[in-house]
Amino acid sequence: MILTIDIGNSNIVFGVYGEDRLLFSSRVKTDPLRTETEYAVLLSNLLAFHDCPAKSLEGAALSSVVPGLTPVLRAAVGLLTDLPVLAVGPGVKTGLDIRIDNPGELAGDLVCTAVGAMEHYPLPAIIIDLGTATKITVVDERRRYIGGAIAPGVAVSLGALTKSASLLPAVSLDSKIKPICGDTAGAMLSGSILGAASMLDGMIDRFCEVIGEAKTVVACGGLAPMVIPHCRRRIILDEGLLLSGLLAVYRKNR
Ligand SMILES: Nc1ncnc2c1ncn2[C@@H]1O[C@H](COP(=O)(O)OP(=O)(O)O)[C@@H](O)[C@H]1O
Ligand SMILES: CC(C)(COP(=O)(O)O)[C@@H](O)C(=O)NCCC(=O)O
Ligand SMILES: [K+]
Repeated sequence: MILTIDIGNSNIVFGVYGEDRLLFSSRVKTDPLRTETEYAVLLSNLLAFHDCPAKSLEGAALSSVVPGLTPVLRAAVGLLTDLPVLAVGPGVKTGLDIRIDNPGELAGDLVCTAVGAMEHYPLPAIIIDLGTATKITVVDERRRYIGGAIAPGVAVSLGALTKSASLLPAVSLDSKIKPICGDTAGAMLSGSILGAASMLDGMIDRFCEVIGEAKTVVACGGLAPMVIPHCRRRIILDEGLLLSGLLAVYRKNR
């Protein structure tokens, strides 16, 4: 079994694969102040909860966009097993031809979702990751990662709106949404969720004007199930995309 860890700005996702099958995945809040011991206890509990003893793990890989937590999670895994942990970064084989101004700047999450799309879907692919930030990226038909767009995430922008406007309440994201709303909270949800869905439809059109018709448009990230169903474009929802890409990177470097 292979342990995969995706350290995002809001959440850390732990996943365990047996062969190609994701046996389980669990999302926990990212807390930069937690120690390696705390993360080790948390991980150990998750493994026990899913009947997966640490000694049955044969490998581990992580992707991180929070550099301060990378050594902490690596050390946490080290407290449970003596397996080395592969961290996605410069020097790691991905199979992607990274064609951007400064390839070293490309974060692990963007590498992993691109590899996941390249391994599992026809190219060219447009990849959407709705997390803390909304990322829209492209892998072309020659397996080249050619860049993309980064926008404020849906929850981040809703939070910023609440903070910046005295009369606007905090609203929680939920799925009952219509475009024209007579109440403030509903109107904010319409603007945030239908606004994000429309933005994605529009960005996909613009991306396709550059790359030609995409053979795949695939979405992942904690907020994808809330937004993607409202898009008019056909978009595949693949919540395991990042971890499946991370697993593929792990295998290429074994
Ligand atoms: N049910 C929910 N209600 C509100 N916000 C949510 C919900 N689920 C996830 N989020 C938000 O989704 C974002 C996290 O998505 P995720 O893909 O886990 O992010 P990251 O990979 O950046 O850590 C955060 O902005 C978080 O507040
Ligand atoms: C854009 C991001 C902040 C997104 O983070 P996330 O939403 O996954 O928490 C992250 O991928 C990042 O810090 N990227 C570095 C810049 C880049 O890759 O171009
Ligand atoms: K992520």
